[in-house]
Amino acid sequence: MTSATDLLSLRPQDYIREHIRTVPDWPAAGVQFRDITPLLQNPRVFRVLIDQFVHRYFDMRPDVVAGLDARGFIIGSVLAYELNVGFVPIRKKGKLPFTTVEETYELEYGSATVELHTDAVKPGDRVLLIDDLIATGGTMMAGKRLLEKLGATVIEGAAIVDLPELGGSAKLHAAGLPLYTLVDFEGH
Ligand SMILES: O=P(O)(O)OC[C@H]1O[C@H](OP(=O)(O)OP(=O)(O)O)[C@H](O)[C@@H]1O
Ligand SMILES: Nc1ncnc2[nH]cnc12
Repeated sequence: MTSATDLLSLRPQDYIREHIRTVPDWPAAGVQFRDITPLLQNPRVFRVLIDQFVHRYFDMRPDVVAGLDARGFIIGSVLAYELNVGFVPIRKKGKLPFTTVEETYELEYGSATVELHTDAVKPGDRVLLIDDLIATGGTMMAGKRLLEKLGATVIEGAAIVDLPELGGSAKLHAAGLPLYTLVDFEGH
């Protein structure tokens, strides 16, 4: 781990990467789980992380930040607060109380359905869509589709981690979604 003085000589992305823990074979054999909890636990690196996104999005001025369940809520809500815009949650099925639109998609392990309240965004809203990690890209693609169903435009997808070998970021690019990610990891 890096001391406060070493931080001065590290790129923010490298400092962030140092605080992501890899847990092998979780939740299934062959998966290298990239755990962001050490990053959130350390107030200095958490601030460096949020500042990366604030610097990126301050001038792009999204109307809304949409966060993907569940780890996208942690960074997305702090970022929305810093940008002085609203936050909307895209939740796993069965959690949202009002009327919703929904999308079903495949995960790296399993499948899932996500929902969004029908009044979460307005037609024409410019939305920043955020999560902690892009693997197969299924979750972020489902989020993009939900927002577009309600007439919003996703100006960019953002995440801390990209796993490029799983093909998600390439798929999202091919679908016309610009992406901003901070750290790549090899493999699953
Ligand atoms: O690019 P994909 O293949 O769709 O995978 C990425 C998604 O998987 C993880 O969430 P998970 O579904 O494990 O839920 P959690 O945040 O509730 O742990 C991660 O936080 C992303 O949301
Ligand atoms: N390898 C991985 N680490 C953390 N979250 C994930 N979500 C999907 N794949 C993941």
